[in-house]
Amino acid sequence: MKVVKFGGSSLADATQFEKIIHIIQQDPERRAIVVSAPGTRFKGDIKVTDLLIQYANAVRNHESLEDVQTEIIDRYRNIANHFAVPDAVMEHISAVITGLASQSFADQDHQLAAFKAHGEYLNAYLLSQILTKLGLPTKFMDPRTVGFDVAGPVNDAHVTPKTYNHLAAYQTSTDYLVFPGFFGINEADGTIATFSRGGSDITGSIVAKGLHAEVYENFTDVDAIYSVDPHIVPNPKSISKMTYREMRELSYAGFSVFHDEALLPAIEAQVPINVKNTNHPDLPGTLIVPEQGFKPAGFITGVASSKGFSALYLHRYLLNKEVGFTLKLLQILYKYGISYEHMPSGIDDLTIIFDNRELTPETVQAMCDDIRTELHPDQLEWIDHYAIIMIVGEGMQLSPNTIEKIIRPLTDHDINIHMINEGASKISIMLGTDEADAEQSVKLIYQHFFDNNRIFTD
Ligand SMILES: Nc1ncnc2c1ncn2[C@@H]1O[C@H](COP(=O)(O)OP(=O)(O)O)[C@@H](O)[C@H]1O
Ligand SMILES: N[C@@H](CC(=O)OP(=O)(O)O)C(=O)O
Repeated sequence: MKVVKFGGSSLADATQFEKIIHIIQQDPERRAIVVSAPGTRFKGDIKVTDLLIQYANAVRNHESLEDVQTEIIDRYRNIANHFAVPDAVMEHISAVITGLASQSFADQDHQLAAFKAHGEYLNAYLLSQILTKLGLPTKFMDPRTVGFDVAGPVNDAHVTPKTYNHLAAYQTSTDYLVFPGFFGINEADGTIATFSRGGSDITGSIVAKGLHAEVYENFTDVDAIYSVDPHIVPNPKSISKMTYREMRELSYAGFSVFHDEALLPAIEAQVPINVKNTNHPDLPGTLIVPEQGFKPAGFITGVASSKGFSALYLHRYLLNKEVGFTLKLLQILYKYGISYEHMPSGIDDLTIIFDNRELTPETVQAMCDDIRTELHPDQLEWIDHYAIIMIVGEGMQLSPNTIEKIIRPLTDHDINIHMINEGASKISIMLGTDEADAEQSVKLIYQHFFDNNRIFTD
């Protein structure tokens, strides 16, 4: 069995639905289908998930709801009309969307999760009705009935082991199984939760593991995963094959084409992932595979950048000799409920990199005050607008002078590098730069390694 996941861009309107139905029918192994909510149809269009967030806010603020409800319902209606599904289908979708406004929720987070999750829920329902109308035996895999159990924060949930047992029951099903992506049921109280944004990729991977799929095909709107984000460098080189851990590092650092948390279930079950284009399904796309036996095609596979970080730089002589320094530091972070992303250290220096979403101005101030009074650093510097540049490649393990090759294009252009983190991972090097230099750094590294086919540059 193959699991196929279609992203929002592949389900944006009836024309895209036609394409994905053709893709499903092209290969009898494509039995498990995971769908996102309808995505953008053109530049400036709004994803249904974002409309649902607007809708949730409007309900909370006691604003007028009619326009946003109509806009959401019409996205489904346009698709439903094209396939002439029975009227009852659209009546159900309209009732569910309007009914959300009168439901009560434990708090704002639960309300948001429930509203968002319905984008995927109703799209999966609609697709299963369309496939049924086309004469294909189809099951709508309602997460409540399936037991798609999750735990953790309701807008950033994680799957629980039970879900895999529940999914295993469908392994031999001969029906088309249509799952809503993104959507989970809180194991503790049965309320609705979602994965983090872009999380239908995670659902696809969980379903692939649970059903022991031979491959997880992830259909999107690009021909392949490229060596660099195409928004930064136009027409970049495609990656035909890469390893799970290369993808994990690159998606963490900005390759939004595949969610970084979606790697784990596929890795656990060793299911290969094939990222393909819904608009060109016959192209091979990118295959993401285990490390064993993998032969790198070059020195680096990709370069990514991610903004939205801050860094705390601490200097104190003999820091490396002081027992408990890092422990005390982490206790201060713990006190304010702050997690950190990275913590490279030297003999007298330490940098902690934070995701800005973890911080408020008040917690930063309080945390820095505590560090000053409890740890007495010689120097404490807070750096805003920090970016991470990640250079990734299995081939880097085989090559000497790795750092020098990567740094040279940046130093040649006077780019200020705040931090270099090499060695924690064998296959990646992380640089810290100002946000303002991030894209230029990515372009320079890409040009150095990929332009003129200097993939094994020296
Ligand atoms: N390295 C990369 N290779 C390919 N696409 C990338 C890369 N980095 C970012 N992207 C972006 O990811 C997009 C696909 O992801 P997404 O918008 O989430 O699609 P979907 O709607 O299928 O879920 C592409 O259109 C592209 O703009
Ligand atoms: N619709 C959700 C989940 C998702 O994965 O969407 P997409 O496949 O369009 O990235 C979101 O926008 O976050």
